[in-house]
Amino acid sequence: MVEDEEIKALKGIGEKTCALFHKLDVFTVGDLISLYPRDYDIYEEPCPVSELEDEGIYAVRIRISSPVQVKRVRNLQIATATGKDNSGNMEFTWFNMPFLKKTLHMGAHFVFRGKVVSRNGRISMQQPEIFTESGYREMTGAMQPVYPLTEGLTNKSVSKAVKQALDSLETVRECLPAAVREKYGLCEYNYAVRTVHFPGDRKSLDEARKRLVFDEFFFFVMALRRLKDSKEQSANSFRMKRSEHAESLIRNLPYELTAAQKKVWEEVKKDLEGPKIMGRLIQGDVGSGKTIVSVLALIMTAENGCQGALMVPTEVLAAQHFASITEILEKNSLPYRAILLTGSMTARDKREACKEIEEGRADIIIGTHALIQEKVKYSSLALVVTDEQHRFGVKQREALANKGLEPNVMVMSATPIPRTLAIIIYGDLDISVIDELPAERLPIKNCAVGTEYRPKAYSFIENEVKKGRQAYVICPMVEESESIEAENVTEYAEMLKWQLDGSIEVACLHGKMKPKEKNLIMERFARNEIQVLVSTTVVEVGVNVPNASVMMIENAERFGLAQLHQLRGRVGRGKHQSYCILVSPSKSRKTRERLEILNKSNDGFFIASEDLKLRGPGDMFGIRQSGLMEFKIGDIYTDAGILQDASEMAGRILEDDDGLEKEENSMLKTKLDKLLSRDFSC
Ligand SMILES: Nc1ncnc2c1ncn2[C@@H]1O[C@H](COP(=O)(O)OP(=O)(O)OP(=O)(O)O)[C@@H](O)[C@H]1O
Repeated sequence: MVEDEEIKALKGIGEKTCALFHKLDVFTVGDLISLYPRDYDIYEEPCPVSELEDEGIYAVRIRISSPVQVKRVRNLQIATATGKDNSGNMEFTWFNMPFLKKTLHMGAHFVFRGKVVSRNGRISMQQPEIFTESGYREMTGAMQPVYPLTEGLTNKSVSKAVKQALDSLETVRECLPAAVREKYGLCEYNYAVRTVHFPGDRKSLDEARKRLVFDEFFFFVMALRRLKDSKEQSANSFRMKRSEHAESLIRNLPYELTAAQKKVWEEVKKDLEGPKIMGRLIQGDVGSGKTIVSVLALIMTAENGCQGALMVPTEVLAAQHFASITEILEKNSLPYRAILLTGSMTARDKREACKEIEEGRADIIIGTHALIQEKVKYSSLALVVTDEQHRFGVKQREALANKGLEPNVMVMSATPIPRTLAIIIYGDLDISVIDELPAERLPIKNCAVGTEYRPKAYSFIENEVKKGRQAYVICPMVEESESIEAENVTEYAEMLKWQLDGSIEVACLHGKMKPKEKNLIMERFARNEIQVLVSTTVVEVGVNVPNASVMMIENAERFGLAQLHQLRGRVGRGKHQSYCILVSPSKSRKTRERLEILNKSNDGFFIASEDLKLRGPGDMFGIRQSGLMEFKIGDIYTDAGILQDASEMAGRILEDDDGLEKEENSMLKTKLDKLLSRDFSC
């Protein structure tokens, strides 16, 4: 079997399972083996009861100290037992396993393994796995892979499929030259892939992971260099003139641009007027005011008789930008036409929009991926503004190039990374940084609290609404099930309606809703017809309702710090004092420490670096950063050292053999070409 074969070729993978794997972007056997575990379940040595921490997964060696009791509650049979070791007592519960009464005898020794709950001095475990002492001894040290899943696909079935794929796969030829492997202490590729799925111990896992992270970064950097090289020759065929309308808009804004915004705008203008095509990243913390810079560029483009497109990741954002840009154009009597183009529009509306684009009647086009679909023909596309998630869509750039288009590109990012890393990660782009927030902003006030604080939080929200403000409540994500997530949000909203004053309009927003419904809710929230929005992380990126002043996040411990920072960035976007309430039932020290970082600071940079200190280099078991800068296995923060090495190596190889023509680089070339022919994205 070879890597390109479809997963259908594996035994036991029929149409249905195949479709589930497709949801995880797994189409070929090669994709399957690069579906790396997101964690490992480690069967560690049993821990004394007195040292157990809330919410941790532990094994305990226990002597049963009371006979198993079985109670019936509705259609559930609940078996409970108590046990102890030299350091303390604890309780155990199992559901629908009444037969345990016959096996867990008083005085007998067992090892139980599961998640610990510690409440008011009582320690318990629900549904722990049960082992005999010798049985557990055999398991100790084993690391079971935990895979990213989707509804309907179990960890066991993924693990089985991966095992089968690894067993039947032909050995892949090593693509890194031996000298490179030696210099950076990298193990062999086939060994690394096998080990990362089924590691013998932590040491070999670290070794395997290092190799795969290196590969991922290395090819990423190589691909970037290619992009950069191909662009460097490109002349700017749309050299623009100064824009009177952009300048008059700046004068008429209800606020003054910050010094940082002015500086970045100067840089963008210079690019658009210059001889080379623009490729520029605009980096700035949440709420720093990146959007207005892109709007100025779009207006400059329009004034120069060309079209500009703003491509965003969600329909909600597209609708929001469309509304605000239309308002700016109208208020300032600017003679340009903005239109919206998204996947969920009716065929008729889409057709009409495409016609306007083709005939050059639309100057500013705002939308989602639909913007670069084949059917859309631009009359003079000179600028594309996009976000970092889409920037490496080589296919997307190709799609544009195939239409004979080579526009200026502006990429917006709120990911805080140090300059040395940014230069590597955004290797194909010039970088501008908006490094200050508008002066009128008051720092957000934060608190990290337990669930018992909820009633106080609700009355706080009520008070804010009375003052005319609005609030977001974010419900926890349910990784594998959008439907459960939707249910949670709906139930929470119902409960809140009950808790809050009847005059307050509460609504919910989740991923299962149709784009039209979502847009409607967001529009009503923006107009303050809805005061409290209960939502999943749909609102995470870019949503802008400056009147909102409270962000309450349930189960905050389940989110990455960068993601929490993004979510919190939805408030504090205007002149009102804003608040962020992080709610978590967890008493674990680690969780508290993490949330405390957010509590202390509103600075994305500081948060990312503190998070790193807490996790430590190479700590892949921590919660990863948000989905913004996500690689399959590498983490730009914790693996920064490997990223530097991979970048240095890529530079050296290309310096010596820029076309990768040499024999020792032939495997590299093949792999790189293959990656580039697919939609290579991070
Ligand atoms: N110089 C400024 N002074 C006051 N308010 C500003 C200034 N620049 C932008 N704003 C306002 O700040 C809010 C946030 O700006 P914007 O939406 O551009 O943030 P952003 O950088 O795109 O953030 P995010 O990454 O969170 O999307 C908007 O309501 C915008 O009108």
